[in-house]
Amino acid sequence: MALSSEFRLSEANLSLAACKQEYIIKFLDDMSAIYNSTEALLSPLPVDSASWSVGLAAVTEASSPFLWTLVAIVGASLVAWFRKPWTDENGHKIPNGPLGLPIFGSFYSLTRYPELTLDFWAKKFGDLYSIWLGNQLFVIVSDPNIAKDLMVTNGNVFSSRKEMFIKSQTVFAGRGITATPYNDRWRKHRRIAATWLSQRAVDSYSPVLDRESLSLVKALLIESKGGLAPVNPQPHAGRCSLNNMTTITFGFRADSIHHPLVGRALKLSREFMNCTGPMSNLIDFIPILQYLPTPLHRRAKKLHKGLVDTYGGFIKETEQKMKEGKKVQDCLAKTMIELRYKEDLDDLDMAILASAFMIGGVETTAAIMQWFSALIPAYPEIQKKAQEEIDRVVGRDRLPGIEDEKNMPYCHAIIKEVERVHNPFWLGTPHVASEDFVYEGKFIPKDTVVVLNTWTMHYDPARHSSPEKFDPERYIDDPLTSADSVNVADPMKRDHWMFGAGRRICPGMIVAEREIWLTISRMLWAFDMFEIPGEPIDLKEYDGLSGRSPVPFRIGLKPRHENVAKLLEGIEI
Ligand code: HEM
Repeated sequence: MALSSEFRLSEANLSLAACKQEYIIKFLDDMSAIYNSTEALLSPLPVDSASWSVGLAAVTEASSPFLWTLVAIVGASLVAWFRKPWTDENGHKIPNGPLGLPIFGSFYSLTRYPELTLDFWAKKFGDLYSIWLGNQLFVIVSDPNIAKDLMVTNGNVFSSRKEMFIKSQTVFAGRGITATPYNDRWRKHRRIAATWLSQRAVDSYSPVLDRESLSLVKALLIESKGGLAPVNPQPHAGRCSLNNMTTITFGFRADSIHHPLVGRALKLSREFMNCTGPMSNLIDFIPILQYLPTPLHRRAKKLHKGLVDTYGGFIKETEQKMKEGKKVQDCLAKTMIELRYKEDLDDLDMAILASAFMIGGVETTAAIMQWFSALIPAYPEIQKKAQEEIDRVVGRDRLPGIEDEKNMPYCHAIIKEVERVHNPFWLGTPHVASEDFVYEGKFIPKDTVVVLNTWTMHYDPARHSSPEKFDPERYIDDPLTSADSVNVADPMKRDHWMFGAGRRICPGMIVAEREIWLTISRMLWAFDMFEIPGEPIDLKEYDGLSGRSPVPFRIGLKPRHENVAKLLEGIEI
């Protein structure tokens, strides 16, 4: 039997608190390991030569690469410890915040569930506070008004990105719209991306989104065998998002979840999510580590190669076809090849821009479909209400379409509520201050990384009453799409902050929202979704470091009426 919504979420919070406690204990363990190994190194060595060499060997043997790394870090970071100025020439101080450890700063408090730690500190230090990770100062923004003041009103200052060693310098090799600083290269890539992500562009390829959502529902219908066979919706959601993006980017699609491209592309996206969290890599903040042959650096180089070989390879194939005069479907790759000389794009530019589409546009929308599928079986009353709306507005003789959304406020609200409760990127993609700035008496030095703390904003009781409750009703009077909601004058009235803010806001919002609407409204039209007895769904744990999706789960999907199979009859998977 399904649990009540309040119970499930408060239970989730309790467990999150327990997890947090576990991580605090782990943090203390890690710290004592560091102190113990340091103690071993500093303890006096024996004086006579025999015992000296024995002692040295013992220390060397006892010293893991980690210990030597630590020594290197300590030396080099003494310099870094004299971090940036804490006060400007007028005496304005950087925002208050946890001091953290020497060298590491607050890194060890943010290794897992960083959003919960940031929320904890927001309650302690306020809506604008600072933390250090290595030699990098971060300012954490936990209030919609401050987010708007900094990222929108002062977008000329707060629209750059830090060139992270792993993500920007290694995986994207200095290219890539998501990671480049606020410069002409970024402007060029954003302009090219917009030709495929603008409202007009999305209208032009909506038949692709329509077809992929039908294909998703059909695949679920077949696999669920009338509700008798449990289904893991994750690969299906992944393939749907992937096919939308491969069609837009390269002009082709995969016809099954077993197609080799599905596994390869989803693996690349997952590896990207696991390698490039905005606060998860110490190597990004302790420069000396960047000279060492660390496993993470090797992984990042391999990932770069995987992206260039896979997506750069597709671009080369497209270019070859164009040279041979063969017909090539309109897509981002074709646009880039046509603009190559005018926009001065080299092979790496094209491969990495295409990779940004495949990474930014696949795990994200798929994560929302997955969180929806994981959540909704626990709320039969919410499903029932949505299905009443569907039957009233759409009926059973056709599936919901794009034009129906404005007449279906409850289904529209369900999606916004899933996005509020399960933002796949709680820390978004941080911005960087490109010059010194003073905000309400607080000093934000040039090169400070600015993070939107969307967890605190999404769970703020001043904005969302009983925020821990999954309750679509809170959005029932909000007819705006998220892409429109970013423009509301009062930031407290914006629906949520899942797509970021300011000049770097997600340019894929329109396609993402349309894709999510088509898949979720059609799943609600087609199926009663239910939990499998004895297989509770874990909503607390998640996969990924920078992007979050639920850990694997299975649900039951029972067709609601005969027309489901009938209307999907001619649809190819
Ligand atoms: C649910 C779906 C999605 C979510 C939650 C999401 C979230 C985000 C966020 C938080 C950012 C950073 C915004 C900021 O800096 O303030 C971003 C940037 C970006 N997103 Fe999305 N995104 C989604 C879908 C898409 C799709 C479908 C595409 C299509 C290609 C896309 C392409 C991009 C690109 C290219 C950027 C970099 C923008 C820049 O730095 O100028 N995203 N996204």
